[in-house]
Amino acid sequence: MNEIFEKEIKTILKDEYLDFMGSLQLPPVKAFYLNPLKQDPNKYLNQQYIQPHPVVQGGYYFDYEKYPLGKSPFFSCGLYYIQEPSAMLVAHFLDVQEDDYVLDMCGAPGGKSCAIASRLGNQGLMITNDINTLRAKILSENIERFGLKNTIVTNCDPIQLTKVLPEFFDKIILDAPCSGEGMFRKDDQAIETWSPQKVQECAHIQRQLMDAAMKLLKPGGILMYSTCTYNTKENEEQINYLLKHYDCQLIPLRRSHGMAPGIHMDEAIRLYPHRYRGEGHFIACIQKNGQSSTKKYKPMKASISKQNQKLVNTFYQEYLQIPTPHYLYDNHNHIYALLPQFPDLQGIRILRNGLYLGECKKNRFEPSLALALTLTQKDVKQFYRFHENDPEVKQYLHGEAIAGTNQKGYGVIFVEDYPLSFYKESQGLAKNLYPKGLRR
Ligand SMILES: C[S@@+](CC[C@H](N)C(=O)[O-])C[C@H]1O[C@@H](n2cnc3c(N)ncnc32)[C@H](O)[C@@H]1O
Repeated sequence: MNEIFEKEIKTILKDEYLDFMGSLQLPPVKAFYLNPLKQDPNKYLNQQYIQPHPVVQGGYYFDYEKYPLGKSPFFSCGLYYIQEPSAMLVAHFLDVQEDDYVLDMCGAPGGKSCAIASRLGNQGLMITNDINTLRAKILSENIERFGLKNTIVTNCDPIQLTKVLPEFFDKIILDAPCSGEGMFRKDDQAIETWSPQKVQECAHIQRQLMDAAMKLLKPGGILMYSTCTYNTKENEEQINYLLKHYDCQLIPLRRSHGMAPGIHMDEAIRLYPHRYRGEGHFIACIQKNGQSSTKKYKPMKASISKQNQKLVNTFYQEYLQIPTPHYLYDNHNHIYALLPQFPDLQGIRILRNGLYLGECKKNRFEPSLALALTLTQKDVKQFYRFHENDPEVKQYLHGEAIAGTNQKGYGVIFVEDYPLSFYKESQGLAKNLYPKGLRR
């Protein structure tokens, strides 16, 4: 462990220092939260190995040695998101209204975005962004797995967004890139790459992101700032910078279960592994002062060629029991369902524009995994339903075709009540449509 870090954390923790160091020798704890978009998502989970989180609604600790939830088909169905339990508190503390417009500035891999977007209604909007293209793609996959329709995934420097959507958002999450001191127990690399210089570099980026956040936030809007680090330069000093330079105020967060206050900042929360069952985090909630007003903005324009519209309509009529979505967007034959409140994101790199429905090619429409993951058994004309441990589920996830019952065309594989993927059946064989990159 770096000596400078040890000295700094000793100054912060005083007589709790040894307890803290001792807690770093224990194994990390793991947790997940349920997807509120799925019906009764707890029903098929093994209650023996899960334990409700004391404050996060739908959050659970779990024994990952005995119950590897990441490998279960229910994970692929988007029934839950596995997230570090202190990180879980960020979304928990954000008071989300169904019609909020929310931005997650540094969203990848998506733990906070999925938690919040799944609590927004279809009148709400989540724009989740990451500057790193590879990470933004993982973010996009997690948004898809969670079956979200109200979410746009972008890949840009959030400073670009300030030009397009000034004072647009009701709520912003800034889960900033940081020196990662709270990850020391979980990740050896975090220990190896830590240095005082890294702290300075992160603090510099955090400042830029905070300035951008204040431009993007509506008057009256809320900014949740968080890091997974302990030093004050990346935490309280950053909040004090905001309070000094912007017309804003700190909103107190309710502490319980070992959550510690910020340093000379009672309103904020510090999470240490020796006090709270999790790794480590800092969380503060800031409100921008002023009166909120409904802003006029240019919506994203729905547009699709007549020919592709016809192909999509035909697919919906033949295989689904739900109407074709109203606002379709055709990006080089890749078809997305927009929501009317989506804003025009002129010049911003978009990875996912709402719900990706599928691709029009060779004069037919091929449905996507994303669409499958939003459907229920009532929504589809044909389906196969399996139990979690049925061999067909394993075969399917592995990329194999499975024996059918002479259905024709597209249907959906369900694991219990939850959609897993489309298949296409002919001559008694349900052909595998599970994307190659996800097979296991
Ligand atoms: C702590 S992680 C975010 C975790 C995420 N909020 C979650 O809950 O899953 C920080 C993220 O910030 C991204 N990042 C780094 N610099 C950034 C910048 N200038 N703008 C936007 N994102 C940035 C990194 O790629 C990384 O994915």
